[in-house]
Amino acid sequence: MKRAWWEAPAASPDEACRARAMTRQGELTKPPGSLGRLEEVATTLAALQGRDQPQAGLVAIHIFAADHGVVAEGVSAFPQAVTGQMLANFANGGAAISVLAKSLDARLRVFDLGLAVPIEELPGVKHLNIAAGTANFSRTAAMTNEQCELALHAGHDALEATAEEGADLYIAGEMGIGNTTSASALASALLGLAPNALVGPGTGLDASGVRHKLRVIEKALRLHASRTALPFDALACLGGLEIAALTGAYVRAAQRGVPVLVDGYICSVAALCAVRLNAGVRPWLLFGHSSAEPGHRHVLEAMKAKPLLDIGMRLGEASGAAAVVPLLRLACVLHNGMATFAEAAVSGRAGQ
Ligand SMILES: Cc1cc2ncn([C@H]3O[C@H](COP(=O)(O)O)[C@@H](O)[C@H]3O)c2cc1C
Ligand SMILES: O=C(O)c1cccnc1
Repeated sequence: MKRAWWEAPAASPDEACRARAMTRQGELTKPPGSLGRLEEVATTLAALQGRDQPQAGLVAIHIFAADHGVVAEGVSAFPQAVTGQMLANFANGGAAISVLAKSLDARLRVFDLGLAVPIEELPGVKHLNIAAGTANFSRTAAMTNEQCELALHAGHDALEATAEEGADLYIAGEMGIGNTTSASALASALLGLAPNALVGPGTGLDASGVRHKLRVIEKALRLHASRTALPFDALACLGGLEIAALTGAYVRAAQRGVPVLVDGYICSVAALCAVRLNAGVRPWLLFGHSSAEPGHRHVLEAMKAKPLLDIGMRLGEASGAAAVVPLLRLACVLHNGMATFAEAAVSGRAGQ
Protein backbone atom coordinates (compact mmCIF):
# COMPACT_ATOMS: atom_id res chain seq x y z
CA MET A 1 0.00 0.00 0.00
CA LYS A 2 1.19 3.54 -0.76
CA ARG A 3 2.64 5.23 2.30
CA ALA A 4 0.41 7.98 3.68
CA TRP A 5 1.92 11.48 3.82
CA TRP A 6 1.82 11.49 7.63
CA GLU A 7 4.21 8.53 7.74
CA ALA A 8 7.02 10.41 5.97
CA PRO A 9 9.94 11.06 8.36
CA ALA A 10 9.91 14.07 10.66
CA ALA A 11 12.83 16.50 10.63
CA SER A 12 15.68 15.95 13.12
CA PRO A 13 16.42 18.49 15.84
CA ASP A 14 19.93 20.00 15.57
CA GLU A 15 21.83 18.24 18.35
CA ALA A 16 25.00 20.29 17.80
CA CYS A 17 22.97 23.45 18.43
CA ARG A 18 21.46 21.90 21.55
CA ALA A 19 24.92 21.01 22.86
CA ARG A 20 26.23 24.56 22.25
CA ALA A 21 23.14 26.03 23.92
CA MET A 22 23.63 23.79 26.96
CA THR A 23 27.28 24.80 27.20
CA ARG A 24 26.25 28.45 27.03
CA GLN A 25 23.66 27.99 29.77
CA GLY A 26 26.49 26.67 31.96
CA GLU A 27 28.60 29.76 31.20
CA LEU A 28 25.96 32.43 31.94
CA THR A 29 26.29 34.46 35.14
CA LYS A 30 24.04 32.37 37.39
CA PRO A 31 24.39 29.18 39.36
CA PRO A 32 23.93 26.29 36.88
CA GLY A 33 20.29 25.28 36.60
CA SER A 34 19.03 28.29 38.56
CA LEU A 35 16.69 29.44 35.79
CA GLY A 36 14.93 26.12 36.06
CA ARG A 37 12.77 25.09 33.14
CA LEU A 38 13.55 28.34 31.30
CA GLU A 39 17.00 26.92 30.58
CA GLU A 40 15.55 23.75 29.06
CA VAL A 41 13.09 25.79 26.97
CA ALA A 42 15.94 27.83 25.50
CA THR A 43 18.14 24.83 24.70
CA THR A 44 15.21 22.89 23.23
CA LEU A 45 14.19 25.82 21.03
CA ALA A 46 17.81 26.22 19.91
CA ALA A 47 17.87 22.56 18.82
CA LEU A 48 14.46 22.71 17.12
CA GLN A 49 15.18 26.00 15.34
CA GLY A 50 18.77 25.07 14.49
CA ARG A 51 19.84 28.46 15.83
CA ASP A 52 22.37 29.49 18.44
CA GLN A 53 20.03 32.34 19.36
CA PRO A 54 16.55 30.82 19.83
CA GLN A 55 13.56 33.12 19.25
CA ALA A 56 9.84 33.09 20.04
CA GLY A 57 8.92 36.40 18.43
CA LEU A 58 7.08 35.17 15.34
CA VAL A 59 4.19 33.09 16.58
CA ALA A 60 1.54 31.60 14.28
CA ILE A 61 -1.77 30.54 15.84
CA HIS A 62 -4.35 28.45 14.01
CA ILE A 63 -7.80 27.65 15.38
CA PHE A 64 -9.57 24.62 13.91
CA ALA A 65 -13.32 24.49 14.50
CA ALA A 66 -16.00 21.89 13.81
CA ASP A 67 -19.23 20.46 15.14
CA HIS A 68 -19.72 17.08 16.76
CA GLY A 69 -22.70 14.82 16.13
CA VAL A 70 -22.30 13.25 19.57
CA VAL A 71 -23.67 16.50 21.06
CA ALA A 72 -27.12 15.02 20.27
CA GLU A 73 -26.53 12.72 23.28
CA GLY A 74 -26.45 15.69 25.68
CA VAL A 75 -22.73 15.55 26.50
CA SER A 76 -21.96 19.28 26.74
CA ALA A 77 -23.16 22.01 29.07
CA PHE A 78 -23.51 24.31 26.02
CA PRO A 79 -25.55 24.02 22.81
CA GLN A 80 -23.98 23.08 19.49
CA ALA A 81 -24.74 26.51 17.99
CA VAL A 82 -21.97 27.98 20.19
CA THR A 83 -19.30 26.55 17.83
CA GLY A 84 -20.48 28.74 14.93
CA GLN A 85 -21.22 31.69 17.20
CA MET A 86 -17.67 31.54 18.53
CA LEU A 87 -16.35 31.58 14.95
CA ALA A 88 -18.04 34.95 14.58
CA ASN A 89 -16.53 35.99 17.92
CA PHE A 90 -13.04 35.02 16.65
CA ALA A 91 -13.68 37.05 13.49
CA ASN A 92 -14.76 40.06 15.58
CA GLY A 93 -11.79 39.88 17.94
CA GLY A 94 -13.82 39.17 21.09
CA ALA A 95 -12.73 35.63 22.01
CA ALA A 96 -10.02 34.95 24.57
CA ILE A 97 -7.64 33.77 21.86
CA SER A 98 -8.36 36.86 19.75
CA VAL A 99 -7.29 39.10 22.63
CA LEU A 100 -4.27 36.94 23.51
CA ALA A 101 -3.08 36.75 19.90
CA LYS A 102 -3.36 40.51 19.50
CA SER A 103 -1.47 41.14 22.70
CA LEU A 104 1.28 38.72 21.64
CA ASP A 105 1.45 40.21 18.14
CA ALA A 106 0.78 36.72 16.83
CA ARG A 107 -0.86 35.94 13.52
CA LEU A 108 -4.24 34.27 14.14
CA ARG A 109 -5.97 32.25 11.44
CA VAL A 110 -9.26 30.39 11.85
CA PHE A 111 -10.39 27.31 9.93
CA ASP A 112 -13.98 26.08 9.83
CA LEU A 113 -13.75 22.37 9.05
CA GLY A 114 -17.49 21.86 9.10
CA LEU A 115 -20.50 22.97 11.11
CA ALA A 116 -23.79 21.11 11.46
CA VAL A 117 -25.46 24.19 9.99
CA PRO A 118 -23.03 26.06 7.72
CA ILE A 119 -22.73 29.79 8.39
CA GLU A 120 -22.19 32.85 6.20
CA GLU A 121 -18.57 33.46 5.26
CA LEU A 122 -16.73 35.36 7.96
CA PRO A 123 -13.72 37.65 7.46
CA GLY A 124 -10.47 35.96 8.48
CA VAL A 125 -12.10 32.53 8.63
CA LYS A 126 -11.35 29.88 6.02
CA HIS A 127 -14.49 27.79 5.54
CA LEU A 128 -13.49 24.32 4.39
CA ASN A 129 -16.85 22.63 5.09
CA ILE A 130 -15.53 19.08 4.82
CA ALA A 131 -18.75 17.74 6.32
CA ALA A 132 -21.76 19.00 8.31
CA GLY A 133 -19.90 18.21 11.51
CA THR A 134 -19.13 14.62 12.47
CA ALA A 135 -21.73 11.88 12.76
CA ASN A 136 -22.86 10.84 16.25
CA PHE A 137 -20.08 8.39 17.12
CA SER A 138 -22.14 6.65 19.76
CA ARG A 139 -24.14 5.26 16.79
CA THR A 140 -21.76 5.20 13.81
CA ALA A 141 -18.21 6.24 12.85
CA ALA A 142 -17.67 9.97 13.38
CA MET A 143 -16.03 10.36 9.97
CA THR A 144 -15.64 8.36 6.81
CA ASN A 145 -12.00 7.54 6.07
CA GLU A 146 -12.14 10.09 3.28
CA GLN A 147 -13.42 12.86 5.57
CA CYS A 148 -10.73 12.00 8.10
CA GLU A 149 -8.04 12.18 5.42
CA LEU A 150 -9.41 15.51 4.17
CA ALA A 151 -9.36 16.92 7.69
CA LEU A 152 -5.80 15.68 8.31
CA HIS A 153 -4.82 17.29 5.03
CA ALA A 154 -6.46 20.58 5.98
CA GLY A 155 -4.08 20.71 8.95
CA HIS A 156 -1.16 19.81 6.69
CA ASP A 157 -1.99 22.67 4.31
CA ALA A 158 -2.53 25.18 7.11
CA LEU A 159 0.88 24.37 8.54
CA GLU A 160 2.54 24.42 5.13
CA ALA A 161 1.57 28.06 4.62
CA THR A 162 2.94 28.94 8.05
CA ALA A 163 6.21 27.08 7.47
CA GLU A 164 6.70 29.09 4.25
CA GLU A 165 6.30 32.31 6.27
CA GLY A 166 8.96 31.14 8.74
CA ALA A 167 7.24 31.14 12.15
CA ASP A 168 9.47 30.64 15.21
CA LEU A 169 6.69 28.76 16.95
CA TYR A 170 3.42 27.15 15.93
CA ILE A 171 0.35 27.03 18.17
CA ALA A 172 -2.89 25.31 17.27
CA GLY A 173 -6.18 25.52 19.09
CA GLU A 174 -9.71 24.19 18.70
CA MET A 175 -13.34 25.13 19.00
CA GLY A 176 -16.04 22.50 18.87
CA ILE A 177 -18.84 22.00 21.35
CA GLY A 178 -18.70 18.34 22.44
CA ASN A 179 -15.04 17.86 21.67
CA THR A 180 -14.00 16.87 25.21
CA THR A 181 -16.25 13.82 24.69
CA SER A 182 -14.48 13.00 21.44
CA ALA A 183 -11.05 13.65 23.00
CA SER A 184 -11.79 11.39 25.99
CA ALA A 185 -13.08 8.56 23.79
CA LEU A 186 -9.99 8.83 21.57
CA ALA A 187 -7.56 8.99 24.49
CA SER A 188 -9.24 5.98 26.09
CA ALA A 189 -8.90 3.96 22.86
CA LEU A 190 -5.28 5.03 22.23
CA LEU A 191 -4.06 4.64 25.79
CA GLY A 192 -6.06 1.54 26.72
CA LEU A 193 -7.33 3.38 29.79
CA ALA A 194 -10.86 3.09 31.15
CA PRO A 195 -12.82 6.18 30.11
CA ASN A 196 -13.72 7.02 33.71
CA ALA A 197 -10.05 7.95 34.23
CA LEU A 198 -10.35 10.50 31.44
CA VAL A 199 -13.85 11.91 31.36
CA GLY A 200 -14.48 15.31 32.94
CA PRO A 201 -16.89 18.25 33.04
CA GLY A 202 -15.63 20.00 29.87
CA THR A 203 -17.51 23.30 29.67
CA GLY A 204 -19.11 22.62 33.05
CA LEU A 205 -21.26 19.49 33.34
CA ASP A 206 -22.37 18.60 36.86
CA ALA A 207 -21.64 15.19 38.39
CA SER A 208 -24.70 13.50 36.84
CA GLY A 209 -23.84 15.09 33.47
CA VAL A 210 -20.33 13.65 33.68
CA ARG A 211 -21.77 10.19 34.51
CA HIS A 212 -24.03 10.39 31.45
CA LYS A 213 -21.10 11.53 29.27
CA LEU A 214 -19.13 8.51 30.55
CA ARG A 215 -21.93 6.11 29.56
CA VAL A 216 -22.07 7.64 26.06
CA ILE A 217 -18.29 7.19 25.69
CA GLU A 218 -18.42 3.60 27.01
CA LYS A 219 -21.14 2.74 24.51
CA ALA A 220 -19.13 4.28 21.66
CA LEU A 221 -15.97 2.41 22.66
CA ARG A 222 -17.88 -0.90 22.65
CA LEU A 223 -19.40 -0.10 19.25
CA HIS A 224 -16.05 0.70 17.63
CA ALA A 225 -13.86 -1.76 19.59
CA SER A 226 -12.88 -3.77 16.50
CA ARG A 227 -11.59 -0.67 14.70
CA THR A 228 -9.81 1.45 17.28
CA ALA A 229 -6.45 -0.35 17.53
CA LEU A 230 -4.93 1.71 14.70
CA PRO A 231 -4.58 5.46 15.27
CA PHE A 232 -6.07 6.48 11.93
CA ASP A 233 -9.11 4.28 12.50
CA ALA A 234 -9.53 5.49 16.08
CA LEU A 235 -9.43 9.08 14.78
CA ALA A 236 -12.01 8.34 12.06
CA CYS A 237 -14.35 6.50 14.46
CA LEU A 238 -14.11 8.76 17.52
CA GLY A 239 -12.44 12.00 16.49
CA GLY A 240 -13.61 15.35 15.30
CA LEU A 241 -12.83 17.13 12.06
CA GLU A 242 -10.92 19.77 14.05
CA ILE A 243 -9.04 17.10 16.03
CA ALA A 244 -7.96 15.43 12.78
CA ALA A 245 -6.88 18.82 11.38
CA LEU A 246 -4.85 19.51 14.55
CA THR A 247 -3.25 16.08 14.16
CA GLY A 248 -2.34 16.78 10.54
CA ALA A 249 -0.89 20.18 11.44
CA TYR A 250 1.29 18.69 14.21
CA VAL A 251 2.62 15.95 11.94
CA ARG A 252 3.41 18.46 9.20
CA ALA A 253 5.09 20.84 11.67
CA ALA A 254 7.44 18.02 12.69
CA GLN A 255 8.12 17.16 9.06
CA ARG A 256 8.84 20.82 8.22
CA GLY A 257 10.89 21.36 11.38
CA VAL A 258 8.59 23.93 13.02
CA PRO A 259 8.51 23.86 16.85
CA VAL A 260 5.02 23.38 18.27
CA LEU A 261 3.58 24.62 21.56
CA VAL A 262 0.65 22.33 22.43
CA ASP A 263 -2.41 23.75 24.22
CA GLY A 264 -4.72 21.87 26.62
CA TYR A 265 -6.63 18.61 26.75
CA ILE A 266 -8.10 18.38 23.26
CA CYS A 267 -4.92 19.56 21.55
CA SER A 268 -2.87 17.09 23.60
CA VAL A 269 -5.11 14.24 22.46
CA ALA A 270 -4.53 15.38 18.87
CA ALA A 271 -0.80 15.49 19.64
CA LEU A 272 -1.07 11.91 20.92
CA CYS A 273 -2.76 10.91 17.65
CA ALA A 274 0.06 12.61 15.74
CA VAL A 275 2.73 10.80 17.75
CA ARG A 276 0.94 7.47 17.23
CA LEU A 277 0.74 8.11 13.48
CA ASN A 278 4.41 9.14 13.36
CA ALA A 279 6.72 8.74 16.38
CA GLY A 280 9.13 11.35 14.96
CA VAL A 281 6.62 14.07 15.85
CA ARG A 282 7.28 13.89 19.61
CA PRO A 283 10.57 15.89 19.78
CA TRP A 284 8.87 18.86 18.07
CA LEU A 285 6.22 19.26 20.77
CA LEU A 286 6.53 21.58 23.76
CA PHE A 287 3.62 21.55 26.18
CA GLY A 288 2.26 24.83 27.52
CA HIS A 289 -0.04 24.11 30.42
CA SER A 290 -1.85 21.42 32.40
CA SER A 291 -5.57 21.72 31.84
CA ALA A 292 -8.00 21.37 34.73
CA GLU A 293 -9.78 18.71 32.64
CA PRO A 294 -8.89 15.54 34.57
CA GLY A 295 -7.91 13.39 31.58
CA HIS A 296 -5.12 15.74 30.53
CA ARG A 297 -2.72 14.36 33.13
CA HIS A 298 -2.90 10.86 31.65
CA VAL A 299 -2.43 12.05 28.09
CA LEU A 300 0.60 14.11 29.15
CA GLU A 301 2.08 11.19 31.07
CA ALA A 302 1.73 8.93 28.02
CA MET A 303 3.92 11.37 26.08
CA LYS A 304 6.27 12.04 29.02
CA ALA A 305 5.26 15.70 28.71
CA LYS A 306 5.80 18.23 31.49
CA PRO A 307 3.89 21.43 30.77
CA LEU A 308 5.35 24.70 31.98
CA LEU A 309 2.27 26.08 33.72
CA ASP A 310 -0.51 24.67 35.88
CA ILE A 311 -2.88 27.55 36.57
CA GLY A 312 -6.26 25.88 36.35
CA MET A 313 -7.07 26.92 32.77
CA ARG A 314 -9.64 24.80 30.89
CA LEU A 315 -10.76 26.86 27.92
CA GLY A 316 -9.10 25.45 24.84
CA GLU A 317 -8.92 27.81 21.79
CA ALA A 318 -5.09 27.69 22.21
CA SER A 319 -5.45 30.04 25.18
CA GLY A 320 -3.25 27.97 27.51
CA ALA A 321 -0.44 27.82 24.97
CA ALA A 322 -0.75 31.54 24.26
CA ALA A 323 -0.45 32.27 27.99
CA VAL A 324 2.94 30.53 27.98
CA VAL A 325 4.43 32.47 25.06
CA PRO A 326 5.74 35.31 27.28
CA LEU A 327 7.68 32.72 29.30
CA LEU A 328 9.20 31.27 26.13
CA ARG A 329 10.15 34.76 25.02
CA LEU A 330 11.81 35.42 28.37
CA ALA A 331 13.67 32.11 28.15
CA CYS A 332 15.06 33.22 24.77
CA VAL A 333 16.07 36.75 25.81
CA LEU A 334 17.80 35.38 28.90
CA HIS A 335 19.68 32.81 26.85
CA ASN A 336 20.69 35.31 24.18
CA GLY A 337 21.25 38.40 26.32
CA MET A 338 22.87 37.40 29.60
CA ALA A 339 26.60 37.84 30.05
CA THR A 340 28.90 34.87 30.56
CA PHE A 341 31.16 34.65 33.64
CA ALA A 342 34.13 35.51 31.39
CA GLU A 343 32.42 38.53 29.77
CA ALA A 344 31.28 39.95 33.09
CA ALA A 345 34.45 39.04 34.99
CA VAL A 346 32.36 37.23 37.60
CA SER A 347 34.07 34.37 39.41
CA GLY A 348 32.83 30.85 38.69
CA ARG A 349 32.11 28.19 41.31
CA ALA A 350 34.57 27.93 44.18
CA GLY A 351 37.33 25.39 43.62
CA GLN A 352 36.76 25.05 39.87
C1 LIG B 1 -18.44 30.10 25.02
C2 LIG B 1 -17.42 29.00 24.87
C3 LIG B 1 -16.16 29.29 24.36
C4 LIG B 1 -15.23 28.27 24.23
N1 LIG B 1 -13.98 28.27 23.75
C5 LIG B 1 -13.49 27.06 23.86
N2 LIG B 1 -14.39 26.22 24.38
C6 LIG B 1 -14.09 24.83 24.70
O1 LIG B 1 -15.24 24.10 25.10
C7 LIG B 1 -15.61 23.10 24.18
C8 LIG B 1 -15.43 21.73 24.75
O2 LIG B 1 -16.22 21.48 25.86
P1 LIG B 1 -17.47 20.48 25.82
O3 LIG B 1 -16.95 19.15 25.36
O4 LIG B 1 -17.97 20.46 27.22
O5 LIG B 1 -18.47 21.05 24.86
C9 LIG B 1 -14.71 23.29 22.98
O6 LIG B 1 -15.33 24.10 22.03
C10 LIG B 1 -13.51 23.97 23.59
O7 LIG B 1 -12.72 24.63 22.67
C11 LIG B 1 -15.50 26.95 24.63
C12 LIG B 1 -16.76 26.65 25.15
C13 LIG B 1 -17.74 27.68 25.27
C14 LIG B 1 -19.08 27.35 25.83
O1 LIG C 1 -8.07 21.82 28.16
C1 LIG C 1 -8.83 22.00 27.20
O2 LIG C 1 -8.37 22.05 26.04
C2 LIG C 1 -10.30 22.16 27.42
C3 LIG C 1 -10.90 21.77 28.59
C4 LIG C 1 -12.27 21.93 28.74
C5 LIG C 1 -13.01 22.47 27.73
N1 LIG C 1 -12.43 22.84 26.59
C6 LIG C 1 -11.09 22.70 26.43
